[in-house]
Amino acid sequence: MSDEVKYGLAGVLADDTAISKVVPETNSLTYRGYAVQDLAVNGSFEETAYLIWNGELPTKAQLDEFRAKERSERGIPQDLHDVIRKYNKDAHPMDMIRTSLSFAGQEDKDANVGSGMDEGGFNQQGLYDLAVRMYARIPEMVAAEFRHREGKDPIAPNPDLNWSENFFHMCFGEVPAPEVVKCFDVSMVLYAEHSFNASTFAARVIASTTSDMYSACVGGIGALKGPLHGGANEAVMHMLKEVGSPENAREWMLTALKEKRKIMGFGHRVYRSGDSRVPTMTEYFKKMVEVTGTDEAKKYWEMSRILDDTMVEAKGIYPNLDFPAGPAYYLMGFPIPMFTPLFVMSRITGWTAHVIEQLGNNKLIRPLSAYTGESQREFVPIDKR
Ligand SMILES: CC(=O)SCCNC(=O)CCNC(=O)[C@H](O)C(C)(C)COP(=O)(O)OP(=O)(O)OC[C@H]1O[C@@H](n2cnc3c(N)ncnc32)[C@H](O)[C@@H]1OP(=O)(O)O
Ligand SMILES: O=C([O-])CC(=O)C(=O)O
Repeated sequence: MSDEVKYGLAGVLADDTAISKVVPETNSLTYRGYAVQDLAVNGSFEETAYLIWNGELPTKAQLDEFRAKERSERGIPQDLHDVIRKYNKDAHPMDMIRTSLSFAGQEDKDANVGSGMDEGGFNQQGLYDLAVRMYARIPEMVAAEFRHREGKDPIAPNPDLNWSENFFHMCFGEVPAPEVVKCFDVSMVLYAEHSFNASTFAARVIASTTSDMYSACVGGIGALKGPLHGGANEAVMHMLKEVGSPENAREWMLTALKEKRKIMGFGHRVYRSGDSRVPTMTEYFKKMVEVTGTDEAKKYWEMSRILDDTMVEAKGIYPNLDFPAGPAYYLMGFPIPMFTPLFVMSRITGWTAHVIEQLGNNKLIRPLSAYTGESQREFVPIDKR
């Protein structure tokens, strides 16, 4: 260990950004200056996506134009459907979406726009167009992969439906009650962007070599898969299932802490006294419990309250966004391994905005390391070893 190293880059300011601001002291998060809670409750994911890329909220006319642009980009190529049909049904959905986005990149004639492989150099409009294409098509990839795992044919997008409604339609062939769509839409707003988190940083590192936007986002998916990052929303649901009942919850938590287990959905590198997004997502998880109205839903709600209270009381560690989002997705009817791909569908907005920001003022990201290996020594020929 070296005193000079900031392990995990904790506390290191790696670059500046104008996209979002996380203030741990006040548990606040703003996208382009707007409080995320406000955007989630009073706005929509479509408006939020526009804001993240364009820096301003859209007027009615701008939003109409943006929605039309997104809808015109829907429709993944038949080649990609053919590839999805070949996926191993037991593969993790994150491996599927990583592969689909990568495949889409090699098919897309515009994939290198704005990268170092493009003679035109930095091209903000071209990169924005690519970002909107990914935002429009990733939900269709996720839905087609879901239906493939279920042994069902894909459902074509419906241009009469908004982004969130269309996703439900492509997964289940119907759009649920408006309260359910709103809860999903809120989760998409809350997951969209979070400064230099691990997956965004991974995407920026890739972009900093002036590689293409698809490569950066495929790298982002790889980083998001891990349970210390996006994969935690799945792990939370597995935990709730393991806990089993509200009666077990307190004891389960205390035992897990005694055994020094990592409790999924708790803790955060930046927030130390609560994640800005949790109160809003918890409110909408509760709404999902009410809409569902089943004993099972109530059980997950009660368990989650007890686990939250017990963790805060015992360790002073607070839940992060994955804690309420996981069970909310479960109550919407999504299978657990699909939760992190839902996160991808939202975070593609943040990743691509960061790729554009990085390429617009690029400096290769290449830190130093403190060497701890052997000092230099003589090569020994193989017959003398
Ligand atoms: C959308 C998102 O990506 S949010 C993050 C989602 N990830 C999770 O929910 C996974 C569970 N949480 C964690 O693993 C961590 O809290 C992380 C990775 C998110 C943050 O990690 P770090 O900033 O490195 O915190 P660090 O691991 O140093 O934690 C500080 C202390 O709190 C403890 N701690 C932190 N989180 C947890 C947890 N979830 N369960 C138990 N103990 C925890 C650590 O063991 C450590 O204790 P110690 O000082 O006695 O060793
Ligand atoms: O910021 C982080 O480290 C993780 C996180 O909450 C996110 O990416 O949304």
